[in-house]
Order: sequence, then C-alpha cells, then structure tokens
Amino acid sequence: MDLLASSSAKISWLWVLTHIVAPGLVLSGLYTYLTDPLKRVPGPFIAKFTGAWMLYIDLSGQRSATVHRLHKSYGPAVRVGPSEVCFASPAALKEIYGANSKYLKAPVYDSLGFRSTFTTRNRDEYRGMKKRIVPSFSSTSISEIEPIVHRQLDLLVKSFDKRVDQPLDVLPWFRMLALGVVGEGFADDSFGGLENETLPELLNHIDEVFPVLWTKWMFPLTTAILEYVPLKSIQSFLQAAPKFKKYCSDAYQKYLATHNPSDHHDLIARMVNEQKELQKKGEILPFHVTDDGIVQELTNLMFAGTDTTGTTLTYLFWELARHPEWILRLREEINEALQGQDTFSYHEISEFPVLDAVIQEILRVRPAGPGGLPRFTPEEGAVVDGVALPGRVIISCQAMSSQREPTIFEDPDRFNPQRWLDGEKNGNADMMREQILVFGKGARACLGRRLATMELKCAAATVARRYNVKIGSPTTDNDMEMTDHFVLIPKGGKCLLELSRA
Ligand code: HEM
Repeated sequence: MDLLASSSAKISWLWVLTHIVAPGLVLSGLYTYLTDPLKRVPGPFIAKFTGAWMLYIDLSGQRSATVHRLHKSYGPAVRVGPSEVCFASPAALKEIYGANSKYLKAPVYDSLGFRSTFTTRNRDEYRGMKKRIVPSFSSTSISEIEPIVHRQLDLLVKSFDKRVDQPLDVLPWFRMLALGVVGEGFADDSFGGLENETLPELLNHIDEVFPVLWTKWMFPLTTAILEYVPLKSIQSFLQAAPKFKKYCSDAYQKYLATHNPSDHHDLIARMVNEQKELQKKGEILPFHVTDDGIVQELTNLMFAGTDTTGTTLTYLFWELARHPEWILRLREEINEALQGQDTFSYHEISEFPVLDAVIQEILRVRPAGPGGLPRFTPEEGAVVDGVALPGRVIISCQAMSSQREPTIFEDPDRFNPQRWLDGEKNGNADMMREQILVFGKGARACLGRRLATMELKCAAATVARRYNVKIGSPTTDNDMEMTDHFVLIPKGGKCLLELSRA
C-alpha cells in the first residue's frame, strides 16, 4: 500500500514537472523573448539572459578590449546584458554625452569611489557639488598649481639622473609625480613620494580601492561574509578604501591646524568657509560641506588625478621608446624654441605642435579611461542611433572604440602623432577630436582636463628634452598590454625602460 502510494507520488511529481513546470518555463522564456524590447539588438546569445559573463570579464580587466571586439563582430550597437547596450558611433556619442544630455550616470557610479562630485548621480545634488569645486579648475587656479608641477618634475629628474643607463620601472615614478601634483595642489600634502624617493603606502591602497568598492557593490553578501574571515590579506584588501581616505583626512586636519581658511581661496579653504557661513546662519549643512563630505571630495580628487595622468605618462614614454623618431622631433621642437633656456613656463610650450600631437595621440591610442561611461535611459525610453530603448537601460560608449574608429583614424591601433599634424593642415582635426572620449564629454566631462594637459605637456617636455629612452627588458611590451578596471592598467603592473642623458 505504502509502495503504491510513494510510486503514485513519484508519478505525480514527474507529471507536474513534465506537464506543468517545463512547458511553463518554455512558455515564459518564449514570452520574455517575444516581448523583449531589446531582442533586435545584436550581441552574444548569453547577454539576452544575464550580464554575469561580463562580471568575469570585468574582473579579469578585459572589459574594454572585449567590448571593442564585440563591436567589430556585431556592429555599432551591441547588447552585453538583459538591459545593457554598448554603442560605438558618432551619432550615439553625441546623443548620450552631448550638451543637454537627458541620460544620468548609471548606478554603478555608486561603487566608483567616495560620495563626491564625480560619483553623484542626482542632478540637483550634483549641481551643488560642482559649483563648489569648479573654481579650483579655472585657468587662474591651474596657473597657481603650475609651480607645484615644476617642483615635482625637478624632483623626478633628480631621481631619474641617479638611475640612468639601467632598467628602470617608470610606472611608480610617474604615479608619484601625479600624486604629488594633485596632493599638494588640492590637499596641501604631496604625500612625500618623490621627496623620499619611496612609493607612499597610499598608492598601494589606491590600486585596491576600485576593486574593493566594486566588489562590495556587485557582491554585498560575499563581502559581508569576507569581513569575518580572519585572513590578513583579505582584511587588508577590504580596508583599502578606509585607509586611503584616512590619508586624505589626516591631510585635511593638518591643513586646518596650519592655515586660517578665511585668508585663503584654495579648494579646502572655500569649502570650510562655506561650512562656517552656513553654521553661523544656523543652517543644516548639506553633506558636501560637512568635514566628512570635504574629505570624501579630496579623496576622490586624489583618485581621479593620480593613475589617470601617471599611467598616461608611462604609456607615452613606452611608445616613445618604440618610436624614437618622435622623441627626437619633440626635443628638436622644444630646444629650437627655448634656445638653451633651462626652465620654461607652460604658457611658452602649450601650443607647440609636435608636443600637442604627441599628447593627443597617446590619449587616443592608450586612453587612461578606456571603458564605457555608463548612463541610464529615462523612464519614458529613448532612441539612440536609431535603436529604440525602453526606460532604465544602461547605455554607454567607450574611448577604446570611439578613438579607434577606422573610418576616421587610419591604422587606428598604431601610435602615430603625425595624424594630428596632418589633421590640422587638412581640416580633419576637429572631426578626429569629436571622437575623443578620454576625458568624457558634455556636462559630466572631466573637470581636471586642463590640469592634466598642463601636467602631461610639462612632464613630456622636461623628460623628452633630457633623456633618450629605450625598452629596458624583453618583457616590457608584454607587460604594457592594456587591461582596465575603469582606469587603464598595464597588464604586468610595470614598465621597464632605460633612460640615458640626451
Ligand atoms: C589623463 C588624465 C585624466 C583623464 C583621462 C580623466 C578622465 C575623466 C573622465 C573620462 C571623466 C568623466 C567620467 C564620466 O563621464 O563618467 C572624468 C571626470 C572627472 N575628473 Fe578626470 N581625468 C583625468 C585627470 C583628472 C585630474 C588631474 C583631476 C583633478 C584632480 C580630475 C578630476 C575629475 C573630476 C572632478 C571629474 C568629475 C566631473 C563631473 O562629474 O563633473 N581628472 N575624468
């Protein structure tokens, strides 16, 4: 009797499975497929169902290279997840990032650093934050930072002089230069890298900040569990973001102890003065002028201005080592104009054509931010480059693809500054510049662009004038393969070159 009952129970479960569950799943899959508003957007089959495959690619640092390959196979619009589409066309660039864009930053920005101007998605909160830091990026403010750039470059050259004619990993040196500039320029603390010729611990934490915040955002449960795992390496990894922030918090406290903000007009002084004004009026402080808000803004500026500029300079001198004719042309241009003058101001060199072409080309072919800048479609949906999208779809263009558009850049993977010199003569330069996304575009474009350009040009002129550069190890080209975790990172984590006095 019992046997009969259990076998009839088995039959009925099997029956339910084959007659109800399986057809139900097939029908619901079919319904999802037929009603899927993105079904006509080409892409890998798996992307219709999940974006998880992209997480793996993201973690391996291959996102921008993979999306670039997908565009080559599928065309200018590629679906990479159930509600994520990547674009690569001039029309999409204009639509998504152009003036008066209706697309807000996507939620992933919550994990791209501390709460600050860069990460804020809400339009009104963003306006308040931006208003407060914009004056620090005016041409007057940038010219006030210029002496810091030259001072840091003097230190760099002193260190390089001691290390000529031998293989040298230039990556940490250019990172220390970049950190020194933004550190002293915004937080009144260079963090001592080039002064002590030692990589500040802060730079090791910067490396880990993005992966930590990103892991927390993507896998909150796993991260919560990891917090209880008593392994030193895991705990140190998880603590990277607070440790990094602590350096900026200490610099802020040191500034307050040594300056009277009302006598100054730098970034910290302006924020603290606004804080005091509001306190005097008895008003509630918005987050961005609280002490914590100020420290978070400073922390993000260190993040935004260090590896971007440091990595660009590293890639530049690697490309110059591979194309020595360009370092010679650069030196010739500078020496001819400066006529034996030892020092120079940015104003004197900023318009040099070869220097300008070399910098534009390195930013094009080795963009410090190669990947997509994700935005969100509004609730009512949108049409991007002829593709109809429902609301809340993540859309993006990436510098890696727009800056390698073969119809605009001949032989797009090659470092060839000549294309910019020719472009200025034949009138194509503006069209080429339209494709450049390395600093973003539109209302959310990089506020540090002017500062970064000044720093890149001064550093390129100083170093190219003084040294010849060659590849320092048979592994260098392999080490310099591009990987990215939002910011470009050489795969090998180093760049061995050999400098010799010119
Ligand atoms: C080669 C150097 C640099 C590159 C390639 C670069 C790239 C970018 C990009 C692509 C964005 C826009 C991100 C988006 O739309 O999602 C951005 C935003 C930003 N960058 Fe840079 N950046 C560089 C240097 C700097 C420096 C030196 C600073 C200042 C310390 C800085 C500060 C900022 C800020 C504050 C924003 C946020 C702008 C906003 O949302 O209004 N950047 N940067």
